Amino acid sequence: MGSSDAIIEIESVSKRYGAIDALRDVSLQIPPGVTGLLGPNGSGKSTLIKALLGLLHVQSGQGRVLDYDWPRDARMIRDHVGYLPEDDCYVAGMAGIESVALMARLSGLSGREGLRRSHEMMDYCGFGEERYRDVESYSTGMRQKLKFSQALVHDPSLLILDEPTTGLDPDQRIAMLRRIRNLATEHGKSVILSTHILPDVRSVCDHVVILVDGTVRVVDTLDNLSRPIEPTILVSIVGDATLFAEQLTRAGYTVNPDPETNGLRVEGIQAHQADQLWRLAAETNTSIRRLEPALNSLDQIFMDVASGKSMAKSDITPNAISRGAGHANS
Ligand SMILES: Nc1ncnc2c1ncn2[C@@H]1O[C@H](COP(=O)(O)OP(=O)(O)OP(=O)(O)O)[C@@H](O)[C@H]1O
Repeated sequence: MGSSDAIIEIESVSKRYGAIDALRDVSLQIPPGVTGLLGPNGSGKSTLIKALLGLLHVQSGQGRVLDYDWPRDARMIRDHVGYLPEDDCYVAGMAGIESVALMARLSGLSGREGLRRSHEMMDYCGFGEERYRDVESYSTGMRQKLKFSQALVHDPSLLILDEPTTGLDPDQRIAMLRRIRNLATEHGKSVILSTHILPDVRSVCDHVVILVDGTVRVVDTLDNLSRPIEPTILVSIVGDATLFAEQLTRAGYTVNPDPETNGLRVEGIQAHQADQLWRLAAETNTSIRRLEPALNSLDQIFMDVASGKSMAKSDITPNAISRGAGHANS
């Protein structure tokens, strides 16, 4: 296996449940930072996470997680990874603070240090006096924050979060995403975020991995994935969009409506050529309200990949960060 600064580097991982191939010869490198792990239901995300943590046995595969041999050193890996599972995991009858402190003890911290860290993490997650309440009385949002505190309590360098924003109200969701980003930028943590909520990926992730049917279909930076094939500018206007679009087409540009913003996507134009747009707008008595480089929609990328449509050439660049990038490794 080649040397790199990847936090996870695995090769030829296969996992079968009876007749079901949940992971098919997966090879993957994940760099430091925040990585979104995406895929349709049943694509193998949870299986991959559990395999990386040594929580299930794989039929084949080897590699490294952080500085540890995988799967041989699974116990050491678990000591250095914080895991937020999708399902609730608490012992009934315990208060929130006790649940976090228990996780600290299980991770090897002393009672005193574990309790100190537990309070610190619950403070970080916005818990007040409710930390002393029985976890069974917690709302979904509080349970997510509890799991987050538990995942963080032993100060792991890598966090694996399985659907951490599910069930959160909009304010709580924003707060959770801020915490995730903050852990990466201010505390040097790496994060793997498994989610179906694509705007969450857009707002916090540096990299994206897309699994489909147990194979890795995409590994790339969000920036690369978001960059359109042709330089494209998104224009929001005040006035008659039809007239303006016709003028742009006559001038040789490809113009498409942008459903997300109700603006126009003008293809084949670089940002520094935008003065042409102002001129054409003036000719059609249209006012430009906003101009910005257009990005590929993550929803579209995801749908294309999930439906087996091959990605456009420039969607996967030569800088793709994994040898698995851009092709199914089935
Ligand atoms: N314990 C199990 N026994 C048998 N089959 C399983 C088991 N766990 C998962 N599978 C199957 O393995 C495949 C991958 O499942 P997995 O839960 O890893 O997908 P996922 O991408 O996490 O799905 P979701 O987004 O719905 O959580 C699916 O076909 C699933 O039905």
